[in-house]
Amino acid sequence: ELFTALADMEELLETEAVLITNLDKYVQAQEEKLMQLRQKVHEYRREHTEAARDVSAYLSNPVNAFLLTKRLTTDWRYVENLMAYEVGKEFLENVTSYRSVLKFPSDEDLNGAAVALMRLQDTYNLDTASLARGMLNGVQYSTELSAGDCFELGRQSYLNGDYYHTVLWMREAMDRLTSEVNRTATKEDVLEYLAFSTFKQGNIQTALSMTEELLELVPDHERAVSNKAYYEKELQKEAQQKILRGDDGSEEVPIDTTTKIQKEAKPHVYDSNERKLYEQLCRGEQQPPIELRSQLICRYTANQSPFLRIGPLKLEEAYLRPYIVIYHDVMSDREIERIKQYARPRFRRATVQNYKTGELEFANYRISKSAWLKDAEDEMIRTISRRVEDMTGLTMETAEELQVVNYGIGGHYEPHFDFARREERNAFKSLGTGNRIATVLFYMSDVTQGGATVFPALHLALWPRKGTAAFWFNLHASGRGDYATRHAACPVLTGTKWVSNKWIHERGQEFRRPCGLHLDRSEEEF
Ligand SMILES: O=C(O)CCC(=O)C(=O)O
Ligand SMILES: [Fe+2]
Repeated sequence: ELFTALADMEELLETEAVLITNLDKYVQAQEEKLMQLRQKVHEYRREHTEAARDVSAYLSNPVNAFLLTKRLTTDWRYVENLMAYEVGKEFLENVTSYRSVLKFPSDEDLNGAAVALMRLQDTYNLDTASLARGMLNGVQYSTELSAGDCFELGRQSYLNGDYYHTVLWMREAMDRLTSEVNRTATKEDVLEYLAFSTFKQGNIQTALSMTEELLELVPDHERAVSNKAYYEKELQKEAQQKILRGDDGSEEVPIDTTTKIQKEAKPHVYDSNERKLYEQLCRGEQQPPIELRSQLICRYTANQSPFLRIGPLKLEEAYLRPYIVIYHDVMSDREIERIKQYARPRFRRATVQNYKTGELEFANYRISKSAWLKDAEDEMIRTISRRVEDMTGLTMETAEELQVVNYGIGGHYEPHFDFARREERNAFKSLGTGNRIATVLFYMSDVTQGGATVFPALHLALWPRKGTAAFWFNLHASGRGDYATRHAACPVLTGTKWVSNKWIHERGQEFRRPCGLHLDRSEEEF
């Protein structure tokens, strides 16, 4: 699960540095050996040429006779030994021992990193060819990908049963192959995946022609031979069904792979309208209507806290109903560094609660690493809690510990509510603290590209800025969940994203945020 946080990925670079040094030493040892052998070739050849010029004259000299004999006995033994000697063995052994001491990514990490890339591709509308060229929004984003790299991305998608991305990346691999001098993949391998995934996408005709192309390259390719027969049979079946249905075939439109693929685009895990809004918000293409934005203000606030009277906080309104605000400069760089330091060694992949079983589990819709920090651990953590109390006017007696989160490549958290809904109520039952009444979300880093917190229902995106914090109530005054607070963390496109959550609970807030006597108008809508 290294791919889930950038903090862990840094260690992989250290691993790589060690491997490179070791490989370099191994190559040097090999070169040394080859150089010695080459030297011997020269020596032998020189003497041999000399002898060949006049064999009898050469051998009539007793010194030469002795030298020839010596060359083929003791000298040759040395050469033989040198040839047989496996140099650099220790470096080879190092490689094995590194496995247990250094951090290595697993196959799951490779898969996770590939999936993350696809997620970025989908969310930010990145086209495959540009991404493969290492371009993003017209600027160089990364190294160019080889056909082999694209092939691997396709293969990983294939392993996940994601034929949509398999086709995209295998096609790209094919395109890249044509211009590669030192080929990093074979046309046969690419065609095999491409044909099968195209078939899985429902396009049998194209799958068949791709398979035929493959058979031209490798006529006795076993799987291709049987697939071809299978596709032909399927096509025949289709044609027969058409006749039975009375289609005369004249309306038959050749199926274009691209349109087919478009239609089968990514599986919809939730409401497609929300998904669309979510992605648009992530790309910065949506914002609340001007009528709302024109009402928003910035102000200093002391929140009736005597302490804040001396140093009021800078508050920026982001939305009115529900009321969502941003506090500026509420966490210093020093505090941020300290919190990161505490969190790093304790990072675990973030989990979500299965509301049926109550179990905590991993989910692809939440990819990050997180750690919990207790007030009791450090004066600084306590200070942060007190600051949250001042910012919100709510008691921290029943709040959760500070949750520190780091998102890696493509790290994200899809739309969710922070509060527990009726069916999830047992989530907090044992605590006796009630539901999560409010959220304070501290941004502990800037994010170069991507990583916004978005509220699809509100058309609102909050862009991370180091040292700021967002605050909103998850519950109406009645205690019912405010469904308009549904929000998400967009995938990180470039850079890294650090946040920390302080979830505040209902108990203890009775006099600080009294229950409403009536339902809000907006509550009735849900
Ligand atoms: O990281 C973000 O922007 C939001 C995180 C979030 O919503 C959560 O952890 O519940
Ligand atoms: Fe959240």
